Amino acid sequence: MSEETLCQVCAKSARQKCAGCHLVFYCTKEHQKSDWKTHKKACKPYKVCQDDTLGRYLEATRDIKPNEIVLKEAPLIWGPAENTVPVCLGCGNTVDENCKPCFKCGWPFCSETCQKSPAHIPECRYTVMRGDKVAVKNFGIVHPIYQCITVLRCLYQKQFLPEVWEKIDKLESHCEHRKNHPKYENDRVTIAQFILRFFKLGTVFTEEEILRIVGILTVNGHEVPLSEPCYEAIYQTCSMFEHNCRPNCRKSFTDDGQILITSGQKISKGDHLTICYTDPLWGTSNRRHHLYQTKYFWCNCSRCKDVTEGGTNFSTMKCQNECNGYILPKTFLDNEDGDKLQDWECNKCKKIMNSYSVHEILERLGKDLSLIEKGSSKSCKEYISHAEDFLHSNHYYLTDAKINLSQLLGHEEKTLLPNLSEDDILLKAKLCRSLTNMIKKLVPGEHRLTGLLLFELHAAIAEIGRRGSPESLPEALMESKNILMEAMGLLKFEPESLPEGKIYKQAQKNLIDIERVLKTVQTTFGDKLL
Ligand SMILES: C[S@@+](CC[C@H](N)C(=O)[O-])C[C@H]1O[C@@H](n2cnc3c(N)ncnc32)[C@H](O)[C@@H]1O
Repeated sequence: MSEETLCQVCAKSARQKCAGCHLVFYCTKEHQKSDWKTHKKACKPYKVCQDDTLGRYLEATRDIKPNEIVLKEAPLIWGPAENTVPVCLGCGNTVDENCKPCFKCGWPFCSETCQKSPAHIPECRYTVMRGDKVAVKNFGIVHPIYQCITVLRCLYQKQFLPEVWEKIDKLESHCEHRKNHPKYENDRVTIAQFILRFFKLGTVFTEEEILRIVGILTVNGHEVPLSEPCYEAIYQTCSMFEHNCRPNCRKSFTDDGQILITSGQKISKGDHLTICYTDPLWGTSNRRHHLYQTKYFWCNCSRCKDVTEGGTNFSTMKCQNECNGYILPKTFLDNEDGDKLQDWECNKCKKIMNSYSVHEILERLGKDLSLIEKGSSKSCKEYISHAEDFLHSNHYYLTDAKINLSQLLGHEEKTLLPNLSEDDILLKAKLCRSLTNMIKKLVPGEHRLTGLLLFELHAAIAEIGRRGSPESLPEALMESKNILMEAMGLLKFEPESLPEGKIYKQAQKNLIDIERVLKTVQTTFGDKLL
């Protein structure tokens, strides 16, 4: 009999599997109940595995349904991002001239409550020990002194809190790889040497120890959008998730700073659990280079291997030979600058466009995109109409501009939803629908953007319904309600402090309104209209 089939409590033969992890067994319900207090901490639907390419990764130990909470975890360490304007070291938000410096060490805070934050103890203690207070004077611009804070917080664990340090120490740092990177030398001077000199810690830590921590933060750090600007944090188990450009899990954060990983689709027992380390709405070449620069590996996931990205043509351009064909390279997987040297071939006329010409067009369109007048639907429309001459309609640049336009229509000053022209309300609905369908195909687990697009779509559909004949209203309202409920399902884990969480709250109110109107319509017209 295998070990798995012995009762966790009494080691007798057992058939009852724990439904949470599928890893432990019990002989009776009573034994399962009595063990729950102990087993609860270890009961997870995954286990840590290892291989030569990925290092450690997570594998599902049972089938996981879509939208299940897979992991919720508090940070091991958090602190300001590497390049940041002066921020409050208690909450991460920007501080200015009106800040309240800590009376012990001088670091600026937004409030006295934040000054008392336990997170501040490390830099406070090291600053007091150096014998001189800090005086931050330049606000609103990137301040190099903040580069040291999160590293210093890790060093403090190493010196004083070995049980936390042990967990940090086990994380990947890619030190050997980073040594060949120009940033390593820069980090040595601006972070390691600075910490050793400024805090007079030369007899306590070495440059190598500090640079290893910089590596751990780079490889495992998450940008947490709960403050303005975002802060950075590392989470122990979450660091084991592997990357995929079409991940099966998604991450969000709770209002109190925990990371929350939920399943974005059905996951089968034995599947690897993956999240996306980069922006899934970037083109393949940009995603791969970003991952290589920041996480030190070349992604070879199924999305990166397929130039059409699941048939979405997210990186495809139009042939300029007026044949209505599309051009793509044979692969995006050539590393270093290889993908910049690839020829692109038309699927219709077979004409070749060299990579130099392709990248010239892309660079120009990328620059034009960055110059779109913020908040102007007119400027978005002009960009889209121009870029459509060169790019597939799903191309990432066009997708970016269309997302922008879909959100702007109905939200511009003087042109709120009820005042939108007939053409614009139909355009908004069309954009939201096509973008949602494309993103579901490209990154099925994506939830935040899809949720926002569906929220906008429900509003557009209800408005179109209101403008139509009374007979068509109930059908439009029903469709709007179903779309709203889908949006709510996607946004339900978003924290209230973020825009997505606020939209979720708004969606709850809108659902009540739609149901009330539907009831009225039902009473007026009778059931036959529904
Ligand atoms: C946050 S860590 C993940 C845990 C890590 N594997 C470990 O053993 O500590 C990120 C590192 O894992 C590896 N990794 C993650 N996803 C990968 C992927 N799709 N392909 C290759 N390596 C990957 C890379 O070395 C990357 O720098």
